[in-house]
Amino acid sequence: MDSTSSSASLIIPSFRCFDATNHRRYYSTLPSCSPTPQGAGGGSASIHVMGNSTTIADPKIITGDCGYLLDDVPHLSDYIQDLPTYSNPLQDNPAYSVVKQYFVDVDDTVAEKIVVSKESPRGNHFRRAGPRQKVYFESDEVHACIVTCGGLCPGLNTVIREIVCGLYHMYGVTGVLGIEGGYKGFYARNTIPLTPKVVNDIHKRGGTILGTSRGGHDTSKIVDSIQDRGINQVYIIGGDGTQKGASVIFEEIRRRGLKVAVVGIPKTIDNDILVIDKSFGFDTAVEEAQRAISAAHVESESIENGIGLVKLMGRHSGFIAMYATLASRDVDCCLIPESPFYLEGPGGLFEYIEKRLNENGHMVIVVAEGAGQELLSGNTCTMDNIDASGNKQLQDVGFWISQKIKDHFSKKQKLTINLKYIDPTYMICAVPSNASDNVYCTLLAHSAIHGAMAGYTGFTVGPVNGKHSCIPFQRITERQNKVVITDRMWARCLSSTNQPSFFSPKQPFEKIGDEKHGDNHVEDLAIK
Ligand SMILES: Nc1ncnc2c1ncn2[C@@H]1O[C@H](COP(=O)(O)OP(=O)(O)OP(=O)(O)O)[C@@H](O)[C@H]1O
Ligand SMILES: O=P(O)(O)OC[C@H]1O[C@](O)(CO)[C@@H](O)[C@@H]1O
Ligand SMILES: [Mg+2]
Repeated sequence: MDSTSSSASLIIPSFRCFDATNHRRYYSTLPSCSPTPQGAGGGSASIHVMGNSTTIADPKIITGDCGYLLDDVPHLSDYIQDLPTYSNPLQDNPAYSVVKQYFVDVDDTVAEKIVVSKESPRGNHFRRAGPRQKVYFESDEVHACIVTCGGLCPGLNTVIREIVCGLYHMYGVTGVLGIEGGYKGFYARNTIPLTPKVVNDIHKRGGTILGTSRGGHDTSKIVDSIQDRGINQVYIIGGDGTQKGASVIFEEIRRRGLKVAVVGIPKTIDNDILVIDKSFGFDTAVEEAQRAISAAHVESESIENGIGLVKLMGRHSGFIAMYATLASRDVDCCLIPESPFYLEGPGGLFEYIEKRLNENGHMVIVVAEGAGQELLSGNTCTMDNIDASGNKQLQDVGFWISQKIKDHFSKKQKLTINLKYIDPTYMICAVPSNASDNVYCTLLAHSAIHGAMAGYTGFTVGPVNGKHSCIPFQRITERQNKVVITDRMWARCLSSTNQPSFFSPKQPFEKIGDEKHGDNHVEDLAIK
């Protein structure tokens, strides 16, 4: 055992303050308000027992010079006293012995915004992911589990594989359990022992070998199961809903004072998770979408007045549709949830279709599943259903728009159109990840493992400006990431398709940006 004390992970001695403007607690290097004894950052680690209901931990914000802020992640030593530390076994690992400076300095942080000017404050930072010299778990003490929740996404199996293999090869950990069937699997299903042998080939398959589900998040039952099984590292792979679920599991574990690290690995084919550069499987999804778009293009150009219509994923965020459109260059119109459109009249979709068919003889339309839902909900057949997780179930915009286009042009006898509708949604979710996503999944898994071994908890891993970081759950779950339609990427997309902006005279341009992005509007206008 190493003699390092539990407070060694603290980078700056800090004092707890309350910022009434931002309604956030933060830790200051300057004793500008009376220091209050506390665990998270002050080093006076004690178990926080917050009554019977789980309360949300205050964000750990550490301030520094020139407007520097660290949006720090919780640590087991924040609420458990006198935790022993150990030397990282990686230092004796021959594979890593060639690396000059393998361990990440505890002071290393990653800037959230890297485009700055002379006068800019240093701004917000996240703790850099990576192996630490000191770890808070001995190899044979670790009893980890992995769970996958929400919809499918390419790369799930790769992340599972790399957590199992990474724990084994880097830290000598052999106790890893797979939880079957998502969150409810913690209390309603069996577990699967996971070894490097069991997971060896799984990255070549789509889906998740553990199975997944929506709904069934019963925090007490899940934490009871974690406690009963003696699990002390929980790796949770899933989207925005899953990360919210992970956050409440962490809060309950903290409330019970358990030495259990809870780590999220962000999974979302829609790329709707905040802060991180992009989610795993996204590149694979965009690549797979090209096949559907190419098919739509071939179909449409092979017939007079052919229209190829492709529906892609994206409930609330149109990233796949936008990137697939930009990558393809065969698309004449891209419709996403963030950018309202209308069908009839001057500047509407029907007018544009007629123009394109007259000019080109064919066209391709890509529509994200969440696009135009406000138009569909004006329909008499509105369904206000939700799935088991509480996500609103959307109507099929692809089918609806196909019908509308067909009806419109059948009334206009001078133009006979031929429309082919392709919906590759589940094919894209179910394919195995491509090479670059596989490497990305490996890094995510390693970042998660290093963070948990170092005693960090309550965080999600992911690249921020290319550097893997540990991001507190609160930042990830604040809201969903969306395409900013006042941003340059959407402008690039519009300029590649030449489609109209569909801004109606009643809805001025600035208004749309404001409505969609609220407080972040000004910030999001920054060049990306
Ligand atoms: N606010 C929440 N609190 C606790 N658990 C939640 C919350 N939101 C969702 N969950 C749980 O997280 C799991 C996955 O949620 P959901 O079905 O929304 O998928 P997701 O993780 O957002 O993935 P995706 O939408 O990308 O498929 C479900 O088991 C659900 O019960
Ligand atoms: O498999 P389900 O429950 O139909 O969910 C599919 C949905 O999940 C997502 O893949 C992620 O939110 C959406 O793009 C898609 O609509
Ligand atoms: Mg989701």
